[in-house]
Amino acid sequence: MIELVEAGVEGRLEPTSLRLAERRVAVIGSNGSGKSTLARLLNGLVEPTSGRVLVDGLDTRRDGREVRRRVGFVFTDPNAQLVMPTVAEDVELSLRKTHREKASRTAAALAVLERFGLADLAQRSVHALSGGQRQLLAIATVLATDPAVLVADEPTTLLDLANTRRVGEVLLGLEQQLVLVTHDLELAARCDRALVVHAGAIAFDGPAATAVDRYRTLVS
Ligand SMILES: Nc1ncnc2c1ncn2[C@@H]1O[C@H](COP(=O)(O)OP(=O)(O)OP(=O)(O)O)[C@@H](O)[C@H]1O
Repeated sequence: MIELVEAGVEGRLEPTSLRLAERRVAVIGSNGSGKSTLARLLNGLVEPTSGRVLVDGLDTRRDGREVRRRVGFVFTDPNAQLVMPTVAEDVELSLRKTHREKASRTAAALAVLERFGLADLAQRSVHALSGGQRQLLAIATVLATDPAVLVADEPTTLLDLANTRRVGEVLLGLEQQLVLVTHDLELAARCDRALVVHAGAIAFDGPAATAVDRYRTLVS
């Protein structure tokens, strides 16, 4: 359970209180409205300048390491988190703490890649992947650490239509809780709840379809 208690970031997000318990929560809103700031508060990438953010009761400011173990973060640009020469090595890097032995790490990495339809690409250079494959790999490397929550900040923004759909299906089908920042209103509408962020504050919080309508009204 993620809870914001009057949590704000000066100049970027007004003090905000909410509890996120639904499996799939969308965050929508205009450029510069504060969506990324909100997303980054959830795993301590950004610390609140007022109030608190709690993950299962852990304070993101005080217990950052434990919070990041529970809340994985996927960036818009997968290149921000893929650092190893090959696909398999990138997943193995995520598994280094949970699988100390090389053989078990390699087997676990392959299992992760199979789950995402990337097993055939295990020995490829990350640079030889398509944008969609690279984003799926970035998601796979984060999920390999088995976080309870996945926060994804515009994960389909750089993708074409087919890959947007593919990555969207993977994300919406996750068993983990998902907090999805997106400009893709179709994807947002399929979530269980959506927050509309506007000028550094939550302008609407409720059913996703209603949120999408409100956002359209706000910008028209
Ligand atoms: N590191 C930072 N330091 C200071 N101000 C920042 C920083 N990052 C963002 N901001 C400002 O905070 C406000 C909210 O930015 P944020 O990135 O959260 O918006 P966003 O809704 O995610 O936008 P976009 O859709 O363009 O990604 C903006 O005015 C932005 O300029």
